[in-house]
Amino acid sequence: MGQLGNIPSSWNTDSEAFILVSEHRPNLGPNLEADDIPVINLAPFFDVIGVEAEGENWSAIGAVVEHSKDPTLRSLVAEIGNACAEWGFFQVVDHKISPELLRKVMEAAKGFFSLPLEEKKKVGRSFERPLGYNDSELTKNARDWKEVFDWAPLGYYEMPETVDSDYRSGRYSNTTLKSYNQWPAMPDGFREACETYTEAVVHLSGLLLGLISVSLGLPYDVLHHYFDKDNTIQARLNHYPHCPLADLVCGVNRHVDSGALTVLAQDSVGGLQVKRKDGQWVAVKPREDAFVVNVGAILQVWSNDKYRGVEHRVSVNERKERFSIPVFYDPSIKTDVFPLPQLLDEEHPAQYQSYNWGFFRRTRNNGNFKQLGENIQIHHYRI
Ligand SMILES: O=C(O)CCC(=O)C(=O)O
Ligand SMILES: [Fe+2]
Repeated sequence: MGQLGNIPSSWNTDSEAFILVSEHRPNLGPNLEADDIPVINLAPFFDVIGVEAEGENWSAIGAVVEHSKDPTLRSLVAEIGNACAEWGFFQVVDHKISPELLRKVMEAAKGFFSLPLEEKKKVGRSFERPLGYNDSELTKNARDWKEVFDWAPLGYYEMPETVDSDYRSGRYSNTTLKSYNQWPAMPDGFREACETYTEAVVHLSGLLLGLISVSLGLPYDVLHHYFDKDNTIQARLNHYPHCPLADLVCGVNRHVDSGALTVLAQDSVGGLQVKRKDGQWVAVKPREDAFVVNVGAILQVWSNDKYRGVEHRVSVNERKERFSIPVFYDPSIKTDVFPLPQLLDEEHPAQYQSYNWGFFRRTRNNGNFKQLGENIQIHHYRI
């Protein structure tokens, strides 16, 4: 592979590591279908809740939503429920997040990733410091054609200090480790752009979580207590450089997000693909005015399989680089994750045993499952 602009210089020597076996390659040409992922307009929701939307009084917002008879709000809730059950993915428009915030954080991402590798590595991620820059992430044991910058809106990411190596024991230490954000000195305004952006998207995620709860027939604010303090929300800048091997590699190999919800912004290049219920891969049409929302594994468990964490992946482009910014809306490490009892009855018995989210995250990070050839997954807890 020759030297190409804006590709991390370390990649030139190990291009083999990125190449996927043929069945997992993303550019399936005619087999890739056009997008029909639901696009949901949030205007009826904001119209009904008015100024409450700006605050985080989830129970006050809930009271308005649950009592509203507005038919457009009711159909919006039904659309969200259908999208979570049928697709595990949807896009939202009219979300009230200013395009200016997105423009600034996209600029910050471009500025940061175009710095020399040595500069980016000054805020490099490591096992001990899991937030910062990384250019060698693996998904399902294959190298992703991407570089990332991770931060936690809370300022740090917390995990149990130790976990038992046998996942069946579920044992973990009461003591925790906190890893703090690492901010680069360049480009100017980088930290502020990132922090202002995540403040807005984390708020939107909270609003969406409530709508999803209502779509399950539950109170609006039934899940927020898992996120309000000590959450593990994490944000990421993804840079997918243009790629001379675009047909052979993935920007991110197929995976299901392990947390509760993901809310993602992307530029206009496109590349995100979602596995439809019938097994067909479908390309998500990029919309700069929309956020892509997807159900993670935790929401699948909470909903007792009513909603599905769906596999997705990212293809890369021969000529164009791409940027995306997911916010992984994930709960406190203290959260024990189990099917919500309100959704269970004789016909709908629990499909999962309870597991602790801190234990799960730490086990995933430790790579304890490598000997089994896979990461820890919710199916290990299936009853
Ligand atoms: O870049 C994208 O569109 C998706 C990224 C993704 O799936 C992830 O980071 O988990
Ligand atoms: Fe993902």
